[in-house]
Amino acid sequence: MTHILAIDQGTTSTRAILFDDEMAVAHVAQQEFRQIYPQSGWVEHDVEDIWDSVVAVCRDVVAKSSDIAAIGITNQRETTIVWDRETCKPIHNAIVWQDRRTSDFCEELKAEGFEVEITHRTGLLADPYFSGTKVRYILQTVEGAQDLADAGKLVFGTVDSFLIWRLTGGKRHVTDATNAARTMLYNIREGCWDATICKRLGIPMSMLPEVLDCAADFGSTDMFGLTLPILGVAGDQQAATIGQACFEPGMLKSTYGTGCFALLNTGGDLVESQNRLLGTIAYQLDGKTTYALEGSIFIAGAVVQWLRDGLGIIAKAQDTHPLAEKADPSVELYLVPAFTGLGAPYWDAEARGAIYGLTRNAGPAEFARAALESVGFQTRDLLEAMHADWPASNDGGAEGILRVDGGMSASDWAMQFLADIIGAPVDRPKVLETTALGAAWLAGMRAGIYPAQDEFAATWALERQFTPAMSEVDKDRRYAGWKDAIRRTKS
Ligand SMILES: Nc1ncnc2c1ncn2[C@@H]1O[C@H](COP(=O)(O)OP(=O)(O)O)[C@@H](O)[C@H]1O
Ligand SMILES: O=P(O)(O)OC[C@H](O)CO
Repeated sequence: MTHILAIDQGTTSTRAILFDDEMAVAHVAQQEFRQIYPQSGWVEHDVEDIWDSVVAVCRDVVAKSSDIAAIGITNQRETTIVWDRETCKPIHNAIVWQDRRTSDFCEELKAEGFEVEITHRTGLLADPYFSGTKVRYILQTVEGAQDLADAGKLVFGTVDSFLIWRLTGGKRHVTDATNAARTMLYNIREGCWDATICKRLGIPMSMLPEVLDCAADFGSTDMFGLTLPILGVAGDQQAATIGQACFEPGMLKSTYGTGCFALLNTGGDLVESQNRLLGTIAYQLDGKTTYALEGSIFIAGAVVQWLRDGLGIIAKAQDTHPLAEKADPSVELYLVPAFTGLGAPYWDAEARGAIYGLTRNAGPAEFARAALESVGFQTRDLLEAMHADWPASNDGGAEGILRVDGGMSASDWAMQFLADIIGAPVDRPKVLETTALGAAWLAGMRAGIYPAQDEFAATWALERQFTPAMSEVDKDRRYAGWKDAIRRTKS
């Protein structure tokens, strides 16, 4: 049987998944790796840890099949690696997407009015989240780096790009359009690296990879005893959008992992958000770019981890649901999980978490319920901004249905509250490995063993639909309570 190997290089773990010729999961290997927190607000990965985890999980699943047609790669986005062109050695740890160390420089960019340029060209904001200011930081901080970069001796890549460089033995320095779109250096209107932004940030354009479609020839690797072509690449949230078959304008998916990332397909139109959402590339196939509006929330499933590891009121994530069910309906707690600031649509890096409405009756059950509710409220914030930015999303192709995936979408309680508070159906698919499936489909389609886009979309299957059951009055009152909590939390 022919397989496709999907590599999903995420923020906390790396997974390799073999999909069979029916696009079903055949084998999975997963390895967590170290998170490095050098200071408050800083997050790094040792690049060799990432690499070792990729090699280990790939070896594990490749041993299960002698017939693998292609590799698809999907990855944590924005995380920044700079390495030496000759030795392929990174000159600094990877600076992770969550890292806020460049926020002062971002404030400078805003103060000089450069954010307008950034948004117009890249769809993004002047925020430390994206790769551009992280590259600049590495060049300015590592001794001699700027000179080496100016002399063409250093290269930059997001994680996909670095993995491909290593997998192909340094033969290819490439990325795909979705990963390029998250660097803050890529002009998503024109489809090229942006000379004006690179100049302002002091980043020589010789450092940047060639940008390809999501399904393309990214080179091949002999590392696992077979010659395997790499034929698909997409950033993880875009891969999930593909895996969820959100191919029509108006279709919307939201992935609930550590954070939550909602992407709304806006077709061939790049919508410049008036509500602090991001304009980005959903996918690029056959040279045609499809855009998306994205809302990024930094804390979703991580609030459940906090209940477990910080408060110790649950033993495992699944315990949240039964605990939340026991909560006293008369106690209305609002938990704003701004542990690392607030993401879209507030973008308040200085805000910190808060809880409102405590009474003597508030205990573990009420905290668990408030934690799950916070994810629904934050999603509604994103959807309100999306509707305001792109009114077509009110009556889009999917009639306002939200497709969900990611670890936290396993919580029936959280998904029902989500449907209630957004007042729209929430669809959970049978296949929850949508991120890896998206990468596998890109590679398998390019290899000619998986179906074309329409046929692939028709294979999407519903596991359960959650329909809104909360009264309008309750919904409005609860959401007003949340907005009030946000107002009080903002810095
Ligand atoms: N049944 C559940 N109820 C609530 N949260 C859950 C449940 N299962 C997993 N989670 C949360 O989902 C997250 C893991 O999802 P995953 O998609 O693996 O994330 P990531 O790719 O960001 O590591 C964790 O933060 C965990 O707390
Ligand atoms: O690795 P994840 O699933 O936490 O996703 C991270 C996102 O790509 C960050 O933008």
